[in-house]
Amino acid sequence: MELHSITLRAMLMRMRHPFTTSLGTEWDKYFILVEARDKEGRSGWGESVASREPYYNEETVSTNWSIMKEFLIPLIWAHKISHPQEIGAIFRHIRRNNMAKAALDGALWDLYAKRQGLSLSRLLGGEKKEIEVGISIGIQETAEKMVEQVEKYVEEGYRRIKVKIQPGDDIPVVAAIRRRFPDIRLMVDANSAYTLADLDHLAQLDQFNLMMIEQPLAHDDIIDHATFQKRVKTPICLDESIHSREDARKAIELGSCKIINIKIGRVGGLGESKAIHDLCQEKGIPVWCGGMCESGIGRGHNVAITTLSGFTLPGDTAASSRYWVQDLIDPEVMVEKGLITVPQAPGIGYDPVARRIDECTLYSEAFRP
Ligand SMILES: O=C(O)CCC(=O)c1ccccc1C(=O)O
Ligand SMILES: [Mg+2]
Repeated sequence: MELHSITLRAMLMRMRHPFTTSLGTEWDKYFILVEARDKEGRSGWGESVASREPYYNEETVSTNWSIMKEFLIPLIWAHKISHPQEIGAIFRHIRRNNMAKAALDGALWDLYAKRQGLSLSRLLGGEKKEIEVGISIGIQETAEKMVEQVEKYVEEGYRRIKVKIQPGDDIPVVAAIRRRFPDIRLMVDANSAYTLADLDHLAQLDQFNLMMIEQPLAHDDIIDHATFQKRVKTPICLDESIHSREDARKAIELGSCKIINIKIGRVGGLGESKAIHDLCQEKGIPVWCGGMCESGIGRGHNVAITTLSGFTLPGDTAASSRYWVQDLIDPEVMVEKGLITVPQAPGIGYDPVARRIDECTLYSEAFRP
């Protein structure tokens, strides 16, 4: 692939509703969009899921910008890339900074798929023509308000409901949802808000027949999660703790989780996502695709990876309209009866809308080989 340029854009998009987790509240989305252009004028697109603040993990919009500019983009210029599967190895000696790596990796996979005339899903080896999706609901002021939110999304057809919890907003909220909806597929995500001292308290979640408890303990832990998994029947799902196939292997070996949430950004790109998927399939560990409230570009990548056969549980890739008054893509990501029809057009299959991208661009910088 001979590249003409890589352009980084810092983007600001107003969210339709603020999103609250144990990490804080997001009112708008500040992120980096990557455009990789080839000599024939085709463009591939990627999105960094790093946030303004280093709360979910250590990366931010500004650290991503500088790592891409100073290290990762020069590495791309220094190598002849014939297939995007090679990018993992090219970036490997740069420690972590996985969201920065994944944003560039994603743009190059999209570009390569377009050059081959293949959908990204097919290029990755995905088989599903439609994918089942769930929704992630932020912490609400009261349990009643949470039940109203759940009601709305159950009516819209989402295939499973995930609710964010934190100390003080947990057992009674889940109990209220279960009273109203005894049978829906329900799960919780704590974003690391608890410690070993809370295990008795958290074990009460076992009575609600939850699909899983996502990342209850420290963001960098796999030991205490194993202790907790021995105490509860409910499967534990790891999100923050898993950055690579190696992390997944160790967590599975220790019994730290029975399910893994794969986020392309958190693990450094599509190659590593596929490697974790393959390992989990071999070990009988179900996986699903997590979300970071992405714009349509990142959302398109999430749809594509979810078509792999090991993604057996509904992910967090909800409709564009759940987040945005207007997304950056055409068509937008649509969910009907909890299903997304996988686009068959080359690449991610959702076209970026130039006017909309320009409206949301704060600043940009272009790089040439
Ligand atoms: O709707 C989405 O994209 C998922 C939202 C979500 O749960 C989330 C959003 C931001 C940071 C972390 C998480 C998470 O999965 O832990
Ligand atoms: Mg999570």
